[in-house]
Amino acid sequence: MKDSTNNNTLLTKNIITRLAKYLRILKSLKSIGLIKVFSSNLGDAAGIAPTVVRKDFSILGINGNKKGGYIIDNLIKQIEGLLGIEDEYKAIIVGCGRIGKALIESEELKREHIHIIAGFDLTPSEPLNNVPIYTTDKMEEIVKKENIKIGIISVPNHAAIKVFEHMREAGIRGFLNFTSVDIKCGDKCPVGCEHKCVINQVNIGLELENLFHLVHITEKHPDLLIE
Ligand SMILES: NC(=O)c1ccc[n+]([C@@H]2O[C@H](COP(=O)([O-])OP(=O)(O)OC[C@H]3O[C@@H](n4cnc5c(N)ncnc54)[C@H](O)[C@@H]3O)[C@@H](O)[C@H]2O)c1
Repeated sequence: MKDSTNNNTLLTKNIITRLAKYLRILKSLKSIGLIKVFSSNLGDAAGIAPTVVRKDFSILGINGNKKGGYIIDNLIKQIEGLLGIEDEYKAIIVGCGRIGKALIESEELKREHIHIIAGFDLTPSEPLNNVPIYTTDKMEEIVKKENIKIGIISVPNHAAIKVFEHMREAGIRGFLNFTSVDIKCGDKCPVGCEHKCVINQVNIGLELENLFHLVHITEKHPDLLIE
């Protein structure tokens, strides 16, 4: 991805994730009345070294002043300009079983302004938390009508690829995949794909496994760990 700011630096997924993290922190600092922030404050709150924070901001063309820090409003404006922040993020969920239902019922998502517009499953059911649950044949219609680009896949593994393809045809471009199927964009995707889909995988098992390994290494080989 080409940086749309003031130089030719390439943005990585990690930088984009960090910028979203900074944005949340900046908004909460602003809400308590702060006007300026230092890279060390932001770094502490985000669990990131201040040098990394400064480097990320220099990518945006924002050069802070070591003594004066950064103006919070300016940072918010620049980051929002780059990330394309909206008032409300609309998404659909395909597969309204245990995971799908839990997400539809999540108050946390609502607080994050993530609005699940509809759920889809093999059979229709009563609305959940005022979110309608349709059969999948209604997907194109709803996705187009509501101009939805983001979709969550929470179907059994065997249905993952077909569901992904159906969602892509309907117009979904960003996927949060809960199945353990490693979904790629297939033949239509040379690097991303002609549609430029982004697929993020959620794997709680892998996260837990990593945690076990990290705890083991922290206890048994702490000398091998670097910050
Ligand atoms: N990512 C993780 O860490 C994690 C953790 C647990 C489960 N999972 C995976 O998440 C997925 C969902 O888990 P769950 O416990 O909610 O399953 P579930 O069986 O409770 O629900 C799956 C739902 O998908 C629906 N479905 C099946 N085929 C469909 C299709 N073709 N189109 C639309 N809907 C369809 C079913 O009717 C059901 O309502 C599974 O693949 C599971 O392996 C992931």
